[in-house]
Amino acid sequence: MGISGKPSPEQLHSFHSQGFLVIESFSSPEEIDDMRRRMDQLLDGFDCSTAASIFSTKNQQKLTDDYFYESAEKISFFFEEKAFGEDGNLKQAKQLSINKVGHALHEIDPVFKTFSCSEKLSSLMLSLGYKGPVIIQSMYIFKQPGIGGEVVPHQDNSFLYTEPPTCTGLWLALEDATILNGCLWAIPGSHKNGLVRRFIRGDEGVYFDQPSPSYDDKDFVPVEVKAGSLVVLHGDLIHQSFENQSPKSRHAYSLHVVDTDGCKWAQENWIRRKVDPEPLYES
Ligand SMILES: O=C(O)CCC(=O)C(=O)O
Ligand SMILES: [Fe+2]
Repeated sequence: MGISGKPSPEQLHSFHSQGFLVIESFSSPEEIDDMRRRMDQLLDGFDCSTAASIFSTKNQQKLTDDYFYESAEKISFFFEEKAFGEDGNLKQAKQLSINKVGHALHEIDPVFKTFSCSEKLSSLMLSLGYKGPVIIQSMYIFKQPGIGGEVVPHQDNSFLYTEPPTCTGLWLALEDATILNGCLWAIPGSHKNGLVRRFIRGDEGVYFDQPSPSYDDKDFVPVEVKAGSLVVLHGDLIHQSFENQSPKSRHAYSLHVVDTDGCKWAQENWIRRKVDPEPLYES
């Protein structure tokens, strides 16, 4: 893997057969440090009390729904479910309570934008056959020590649907991800079986149009990677991660890309942009 971001024919072949690909050393230690330090600053500037009140159980669903919808074009903070005590207060510092920050870091924040719009990332999307790729969302995921919540088995195309489906996940490890601290797990080849359900934004909130199929734990393989590795995930790949019960965090920066050429963004998706995102390139 050179600086160009262009995968080898063997890597592309593996991606198409497995539904995911690990590109080692995609990011330099300096690039990772820049993003981690920037997130520290964003957290310092985050006023926890306002957001915490939105998520306290006494509040109405509508507030949390709106906070979520509006995050599509903002830098918003979401808490770990287990961050709060019985009294509704945070059990630990805000730095150890946030589940993720999203969903427009790539657009608004200069440091995250530099990585997200880098040549190597565009070059990767070009190799995957994208004609007018847009980053439709970004997430800084913390997987906090002890309380980092599980992410149940899913396909990214369920959440970011285009007709036909075109989503690819780009998951950059900002720390080593291991079985102990809650790495990704995937079912190799599962992207070949199609999309099983969609996540719909309705008048009363969001919902899935079908129940989840049940999956067999033994079909999943762990995707343990070093910091700096990029995991490329096919939009139909079944993947998940378990709760982080270890004392080590597992930070990651995750981007989701869809095409704008030859496909249509679905109106029922949770993201309804006021301003259309700019494609990384058009070809
Ligand atoms: O980081 C995780 O645990 C899950 C992330 C994920 O599902 C994604 O980025 O598509
Ligand atoms: Fe995902």
